[in-house]
Amino acid sequence: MAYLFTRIAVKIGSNVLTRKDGTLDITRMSALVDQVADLHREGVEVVLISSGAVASGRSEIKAGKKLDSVSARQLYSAVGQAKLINRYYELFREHGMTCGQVLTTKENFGSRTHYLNQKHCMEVMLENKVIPIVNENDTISVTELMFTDNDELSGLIATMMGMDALIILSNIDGIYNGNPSDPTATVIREINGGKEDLSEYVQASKSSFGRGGMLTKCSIAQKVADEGITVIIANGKKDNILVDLLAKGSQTVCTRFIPSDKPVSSVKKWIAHSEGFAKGEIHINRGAEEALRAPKATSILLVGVTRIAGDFEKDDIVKIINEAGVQLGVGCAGYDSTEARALIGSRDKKPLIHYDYLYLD
Ligand SMILES: Nc1ncnc2c1ncn2[C@@H]1O[C@H](COP(=O)(O)OP(=O)(O)O)[C@@H](O)[C@H]1O
Ligand SMILES: N[C@@H](CCC(=O)OP(=O)(O)O)C(=O)O
Repeated sequence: MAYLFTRIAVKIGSNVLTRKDGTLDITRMSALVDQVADLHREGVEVVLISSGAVASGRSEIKAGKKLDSVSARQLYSAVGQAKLINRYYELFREHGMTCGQVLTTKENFGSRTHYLNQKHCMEVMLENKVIPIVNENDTISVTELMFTDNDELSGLIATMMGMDALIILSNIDGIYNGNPSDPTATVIREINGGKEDLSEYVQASKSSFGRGGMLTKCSIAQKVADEGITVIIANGKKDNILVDLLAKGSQTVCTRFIPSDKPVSSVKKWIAHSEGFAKGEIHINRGAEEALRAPKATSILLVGVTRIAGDFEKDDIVKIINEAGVQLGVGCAGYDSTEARALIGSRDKKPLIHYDYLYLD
């Protein structure tokens, strides 16, 4: 069968994999594995980003005393992830296929070397017909350094792996143009990249086991679509949803973010998702801001820099801040912080941030 995409990232939310009482919904998991297996047999490369560790651990053990939120996350994810991956392994084995576990943390995307190392790990799995199943390593992640949720992680993986599409499966058909419980609200079928303001539709509420909610899904989806990747939000509880999305396209109910056709380099894609790893700040004056906002691609020169905050190494990610204290974007530093400070105001030096290593919000 001809499918619309040949390389996809599929993010499965906790709610898709759990029943109302919090137990793992094996029937649903099995149905999703069947679909991934069908696609895989037809030559579609799939990376799964699966939530559900905390939810499935919670239903497995009863803690002796009341746990604080960090202890609960660590305990439940340690048990739940083992249970989850074990189940996936058995389900794929029934199809004669092998899956492998990739547990990651935000820090593993922080430097270009770590980023490329992770990409290599998933490439080698795909080349060997192994289906990567990725989750955040909640057991050892430091709270302040965690991903907002697995939607953010799936966006990073989709861009890192150069996917044709990112499919975010949740417990709802897509983004509604109002409160989803309102009978007059309908699913928005198409969204044009990052240009539309969706905040008026999306409620802050989230489903019972989810972490980030629809708002994170929207902002991630817009960013990833702007990088040239189709993003689809669809209902993972619906039978045959994955195969339908790839085979029938727009006939299947979902929200589809239309990808930008402007090419974006792989370095820029990495930088675009790197704000959370920034090690310092580059403060620039008005003239430098005007140059950055001009249509022509412009580097940040030391002559337009007024202050350097924080300690960073060459090639670390830094935030770019204007005179009003507003963040304009992020970039990869061409000097370490000590050298950059010493050279503030200099002319005729290489740029502090070259435009190839610059991402403006
Ligand atoms: N406009 C909207 N359209 C669709 N869902 C919405 C909207 N506003 C808020 N939501 C909520 O977002 C939830 C999905 O996000 P989330 O709880 O993070 O799911 P997941 O666990 O799949 O990541 C839905 O169940 C719904 O309650
Ligand atoms: N790593 C966590 C994922 C938490 C999360 O992001 O959940 P969701 O919003 O349902 O995708 C887990 O496996 O429980």
